[in-house]
Amino acid sequence: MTLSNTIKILRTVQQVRQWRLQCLLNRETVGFVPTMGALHDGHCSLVSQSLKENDRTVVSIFVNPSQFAPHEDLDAYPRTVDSDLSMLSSQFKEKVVDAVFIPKISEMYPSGITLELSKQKGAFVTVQGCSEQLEGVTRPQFFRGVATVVTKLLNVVTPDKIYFGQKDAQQCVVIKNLVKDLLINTEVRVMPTLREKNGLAMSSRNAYLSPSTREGSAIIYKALSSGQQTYESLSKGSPPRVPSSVILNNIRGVLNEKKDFEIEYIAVSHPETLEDLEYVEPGTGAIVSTAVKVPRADGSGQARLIDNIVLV
Ligand SMILES: Nc1ncnc2c1ncn2[C@@H]1O[C@H](COP(=O)(O)OP(=O)(O)OP(=O)(O)O)[C@@H](O)[C@H]1O
Ligand SMILES: CC(C)(CO)[C@@H](O)C(=O)[O-]
Ligand code: BAL
Repeated sequence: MTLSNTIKILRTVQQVRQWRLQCLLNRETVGFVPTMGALHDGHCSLVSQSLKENDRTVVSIFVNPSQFAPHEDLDAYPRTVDSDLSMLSSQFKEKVVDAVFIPKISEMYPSGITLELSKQKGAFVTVQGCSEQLEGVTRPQFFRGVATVVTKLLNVVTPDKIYFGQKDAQQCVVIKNLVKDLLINTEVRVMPTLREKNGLAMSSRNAYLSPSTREGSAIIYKALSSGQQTYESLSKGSPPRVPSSVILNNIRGVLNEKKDFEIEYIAVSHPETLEDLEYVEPGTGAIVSTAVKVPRADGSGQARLIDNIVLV
């Protein structure tokens, strides 16, 4: 099926394989942007980059159940396929997206799926060390679910390049390690985080927020930026290494201004292994990431926002 006579809508693994084979026969390179839909300008920046760097671009829209714990927002996660498709068919000027893969759960998990981690059947991929860290602590199924679905998608699409956003920095590290360790023949491209005017990282989950919480959530990037400034000034000293505790306290101090926000974690991690760092020094640098829970507009609890900055 095609949309506006341009974008091919692919629903099955077999359809993607046929499309991919045709690209190969035409000697066309393929860029791939995996998403969970509810597209915004952040996603579009990945698509633009893929359009620039490849002959063909395919986007997937799949809300992957295995990366959500039973108590998380799988059911509430925004699903806006129609507007996603019109965005993909109208947004780009010089070149258009060639195909969108929108599989059903049964297509991606042919042996079925159980959300409870301990009961999961079928093949699941884990990435060494990651499950004990950061997002893996508070969302123990997250790294495993992402690693599994991205491996499946890579097996289906076999892209020359695959695109991710720096906003999900830990996910990017997991996927880079996965591609390296499983000897997958693709290039992982990580694109900068697109932000609202106030600095808030664009995210599909921002749809859960009231206008005033959206405004207030700008404090997350403000806090991370303050940590970055602290690092930049202290790392000019001798020795140039900066205790992570100083950076963390600085960020925590700014975030604490918002009494109705709950800090889930702030971490200073090694940029390649995600291990906790006691000190940060120029050269190795660090990823400083945070997850903050903020009130949802509908009063049904909290939305979880993540963001990060990279220290060099
Ligand atoms: N603000 C952004 N800038 C750049 N890339 C982004 C941004 N937001 C998301 N992405 C990237 O888009 C891809 C698909 O992400 P996803 O569909 O989960 O959207 P999301 O906005 O991150 O949603 P969520 O609310 O789940 O965090 C991921 O690689 C993600 O890092
Ligand atoms: C990479 C991904 C599409 C896997 O479901 C998801 O985690 C996301 O959108 O960041
Ligand atoms: N973009 C991250 C997907 C998730 O939070 O599950």
